Amino acid sequence: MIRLTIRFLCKSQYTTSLHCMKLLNIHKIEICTMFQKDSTPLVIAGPSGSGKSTLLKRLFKEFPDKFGFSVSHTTRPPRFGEEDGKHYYFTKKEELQKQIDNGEFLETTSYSGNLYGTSKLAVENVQRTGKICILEIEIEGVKQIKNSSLSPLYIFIKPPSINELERRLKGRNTETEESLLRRLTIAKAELEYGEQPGNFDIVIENDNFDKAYQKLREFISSKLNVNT
Ligand SMILES: Nc1ncnc2c1ncn2[C@@H]1O[C@H](COP(=O)(O)OP(=O)(O)OP(=O)(O)O)[C@@H](O)[C@H]1O
Repeated sequence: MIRLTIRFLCKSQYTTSLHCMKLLNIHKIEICTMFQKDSTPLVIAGPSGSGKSTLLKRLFKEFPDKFGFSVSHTTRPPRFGEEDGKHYYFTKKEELQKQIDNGEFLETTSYSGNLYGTSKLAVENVQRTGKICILEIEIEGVKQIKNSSLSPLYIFIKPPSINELERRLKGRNTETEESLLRRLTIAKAELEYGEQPGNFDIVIENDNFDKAYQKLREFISSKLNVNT
């Protein structure tokens, strides 16, 4: 007997393969499934300054082998220290537009005259390593993902209040008066969308950091087949 070992990325791939084998009348192949873990990706969104990066940094630190970020594409030039393929795929505008038109992207967004986006391949690259793919994206991206083939879990991180969000953004020392104002204005619309029932699988208020992190950790381990 031929023993064939196939590693499937997800259960739907396995089901499709079984169906194809039935159609081809192949019966004598023993399939050893290797669902190592649930490969459902995680989408994390929330207003700028709500604490997404800080929470994810802690998650990656605690579980370095379980999660991986999808590498986004951008048309903006690299900043000092940024590596192509690690921080972003730095791509020419025409090339990126062509890939988007070819349907290779799950979500795209335009910011300050540059295009950004998550390709299907970027997510698959993480899944291929056996890790759970995390997409940290804007609300507009969330809406596009909902119309894509990806079936992730949606996590919304919200600040305790707009005033506290402003305090944190100021404390981060990354914003000009103008960018701060823009982020706070966008935050209000994002909160409205995030808090609307059904838009996210969980809404985590990041008031006390440790408590918010525990909620995130518990949600992931309860929904996915990973022991966090
Ligand atoms: N629970 C908390 N209490 C107080 N400060 C916090 C808390 N969580 C995060 N912060 C601080 O708030 C600031 C914003 O957090 P962070 O950079 O993680 O936000 P973000 O959502 O990733 O923002 P962006 O989308 O702009 O990257 C940081 O300086 C961080 O240290």
